[in-house]
Amino acid sequence: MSTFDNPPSAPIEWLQTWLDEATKLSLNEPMAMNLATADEQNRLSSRIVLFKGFKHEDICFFTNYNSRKGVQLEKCPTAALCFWWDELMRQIRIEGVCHKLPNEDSDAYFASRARGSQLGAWASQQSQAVDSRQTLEAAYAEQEQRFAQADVSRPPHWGGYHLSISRIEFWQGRDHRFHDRMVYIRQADKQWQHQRLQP
Ligand SMILES: Cc1cc2nc3c(=O)[nH]c(=O)nc-3n(C[C@H](O)[C@H](O)[C@H](O)COP(=O)(O)O)c2cc1C
Ligand code: PXP
Repeated sequence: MSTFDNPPSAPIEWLQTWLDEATKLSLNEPMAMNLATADEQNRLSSRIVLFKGFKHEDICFFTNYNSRKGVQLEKCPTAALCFWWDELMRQIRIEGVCHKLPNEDSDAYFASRARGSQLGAWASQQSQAVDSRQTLEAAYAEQEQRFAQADVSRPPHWGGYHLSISRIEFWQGRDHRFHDRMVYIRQADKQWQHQRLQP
């Protein structure tokens, strides 16, 4: 029997199962998810970020807090995420509110990154204009020199967010565009209510 015929009362285990199944496929970036944010005039923008695990039941990702998305999240913390796995014909849509992770969590994740990516986080003023690739390379070389004898510390403007899920939809592609959909909505008392949706 499909999970859609016997849905769990809460969605997190189901989400974890689909993430695990996507990871097993040896895709290039199985944890890539689209992140949509809005500015103060409700203009939307979206881009791909990587899912980096859960904080309790919240979804974590990491970025530059001064980036375009970071500036938007500061003013408007509601955001939407979307995973799509072609090979599984599966989509997961998530809506919720983002908060910055505690510094200790960002420190721990930053310390686990490749050294080159750590240096890049210092060298890049993400989302700002730059006149040439050479300018970027020079900024990177400067950071290489600066940290030549040391571990690379986390830039204060680089860290994580956790998105607290208010709505999540599981979508399984089926023949004739007659897909399976199940949405979970968090109620005021924190309990989940789920409903099957028409394709
Ligand atoms: C597969 C993939 C994964 C990415 N993961 C991240 C990520 O985890 N964090 C991040 O800041 N940017 C990531 N990026 C780059 C973003 O898509 C984006 O270019 C960058 O964050 C700047 O977005 P912004 O100007 O809207 O803030 C990724 C891009 C791709 C294609
Ligand atoms: C600019 C940027 N930041 C962060 C990431 C997340 O990757 P990681 O933390 O695994 O290096 C990516 C992945 O493409 C990225 O492009």
